[in-house]
Amino acid sequence: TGSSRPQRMLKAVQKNATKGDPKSVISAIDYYCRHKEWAMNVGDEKGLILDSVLTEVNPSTALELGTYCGYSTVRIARLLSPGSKLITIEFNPAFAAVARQIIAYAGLQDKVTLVEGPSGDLIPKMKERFGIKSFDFVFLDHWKDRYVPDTKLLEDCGLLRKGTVLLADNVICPGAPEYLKYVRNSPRYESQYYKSNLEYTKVEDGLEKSVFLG
Ligand SMILES: Cc1ncnc2c1ncn2[C@@H]1O[C@H](/C=C/CNC(=O)c2cc(-c3ccc(F)cc3)cc(O)c2O)C[C@H]1O
Ligand SMILES: [Mg+2]
Repeated sequence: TGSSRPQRMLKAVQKNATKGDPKSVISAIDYYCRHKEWAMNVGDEKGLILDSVLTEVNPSTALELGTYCGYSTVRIARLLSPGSKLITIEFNPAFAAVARQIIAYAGLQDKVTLVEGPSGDLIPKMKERFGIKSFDFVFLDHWKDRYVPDTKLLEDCGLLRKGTVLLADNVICPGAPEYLKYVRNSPRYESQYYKSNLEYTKVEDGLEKSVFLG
């Protein structure tokens, strides 16, 4: 059996990036996915929006739903202040294994806790397992039909506080229509759409930023 796309992405990082240099890991993945083989990373264009929202929020505790190969994990973790933590959830063991290696190659393993399992099972365990009081920032990039149930679960578990910022990828393509309805119609969120393009393409996509009002 041959290699998988995530394994080929990891090889491209090991070949073209510099160990301990997150920027070079990000560039190596973007180059590979733009010129060799498309993959569902948030990418360089939407990545700049992610970077700017992150810099604005400067979270002490951040959560990512859907690690995949760890591209956005590296993008987020590289911008965290010393002592800040990112927890990322991934239920596919093969993806998690590649992500761990990409995160380690970037030298960011001390800032990131990758937890393997379904978000629906793990979110209710965040407080007891990781001593999380609440998250300052949440990046949603997993199955699009899980965005609403997991947002409601984060609310119900008391993991959102007044001012927590949720940033959701792919609200246009593949689309998360129920999520857009939920955060845009709820009095508990102040939402804003950042128009962009689907990673490595000219197709429209965007990120939705929603501030929890408590
Ligand atoms: C519930 C749950 N718990 C833990 N991990 C979960 C989970 N649901 C998915 N995951 C993990 O996140 C990752 C899944 C992400 C889903 N993302 C996507 O399906 C996705 C798809 C596209 C896309 C766009 C146009 C096209 F023509 C084709 C594809 C683009 C993207 O940026 C995406 O994030 C991997 C999976 O194992
Ligand atoms: Mg995505």
